[in-house]
Amino acid sequence: MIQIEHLTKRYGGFTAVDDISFVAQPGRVTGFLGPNGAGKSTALRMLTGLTPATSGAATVLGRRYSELPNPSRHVGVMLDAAAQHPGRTGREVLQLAATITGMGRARVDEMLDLVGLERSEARRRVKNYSLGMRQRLGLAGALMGRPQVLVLDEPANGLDPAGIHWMRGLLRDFADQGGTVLLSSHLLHEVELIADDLVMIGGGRIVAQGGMKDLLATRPGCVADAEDRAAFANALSAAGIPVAGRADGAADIEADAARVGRVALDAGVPLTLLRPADGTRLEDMFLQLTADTARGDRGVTTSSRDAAASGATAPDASPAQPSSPQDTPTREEPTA
Ligand SMILES: Nc1ncnc2c1ncn2[C@@H]1O[C@H](COP(=O)(O)OP(=O)(O)OP(=O)(O)O)[C@@H](O)[C@H]1O
Repeated sequence: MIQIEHLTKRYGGFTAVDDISFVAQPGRVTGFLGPNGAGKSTALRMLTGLTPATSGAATVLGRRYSELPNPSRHVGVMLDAAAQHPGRTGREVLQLAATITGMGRARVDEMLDLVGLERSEARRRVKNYSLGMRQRLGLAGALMGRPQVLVLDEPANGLDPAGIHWMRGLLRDFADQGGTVLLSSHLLHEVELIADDLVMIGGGRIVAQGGMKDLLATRPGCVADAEDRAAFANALSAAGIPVAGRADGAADIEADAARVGRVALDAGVPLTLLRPADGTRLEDMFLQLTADTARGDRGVTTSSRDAAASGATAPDASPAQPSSPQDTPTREEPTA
């Protein structure tokens, strides 16, 4: 299990990660989503002890990462596949990982087979690897110590469609065997297919979190259409019912179907369509929830309230925790 509690990272006056709390449960894949610069990598780096937190705590299996004895036996980490030593061969990278984790040499070949790297490819230097090959090598290294927890930053980056499919199966199996997976990704479709739980951040703050099924459950409201769209729009507007247009010309309406039907009837506008609202697609939710989390506007959004209404938990609008003495702004750190 991974537990993040009020985790915050400030760089000088800039807050990269702002009081986030969530749990990644064993037996489940937790997707960690957010637009560029949202703070995902920073949060994962704090979790794995690479960046000190300004305040808050992150624990893996009940302990801070730095307190775990031989952490790679417990937590497989892949944060930046491109950061592997370019001059080493793939096999050397894995042999080193095997030594660090105390695994036998046979485990290297086992891992090469698991991630689909050929023996001949393992003899090449990493600088000559494609991005997808580096991802596979990184995953092999992360899995080397038979960890119970995987922390992966953009693991599907650079993988071809077959590779993405393969990785999905691998992570699903890992979770089904009781492992905890926390992965960040921009590939929303992939996350939609693989994640059981979601944590979405924007501007350093959590904008939605919860079970994938709950988050994508049918939203309240309905979809309706009329032959006389202008008359229908006027009737809804007169009733104070908010409406959004859809690509197919119908209306997304924030009111239940019975009310909308009555408004149309009273206005004498025959409807050609009236049905409950669609389930939200992850991409739609992502765009809605993160569009209005630009820095400087980090309160609860209408969209996050909608998501909350559909089962997601949105954060409260409380301001960030005040600084404590140890929260002295940190200068930029060199990247690992
Ligand atoms: N060492 C640092 N010093 C100053 N600012 C930093 C540092 N590291 C990260 N940041 C800033 O913190 C914010 C969050 O960055 P982070 O890399 O965590 O985002 P991300 O969600 O992982 O983005 P991406 O999806 O693009 O990888 C960014 O604005 C980034 O510029």
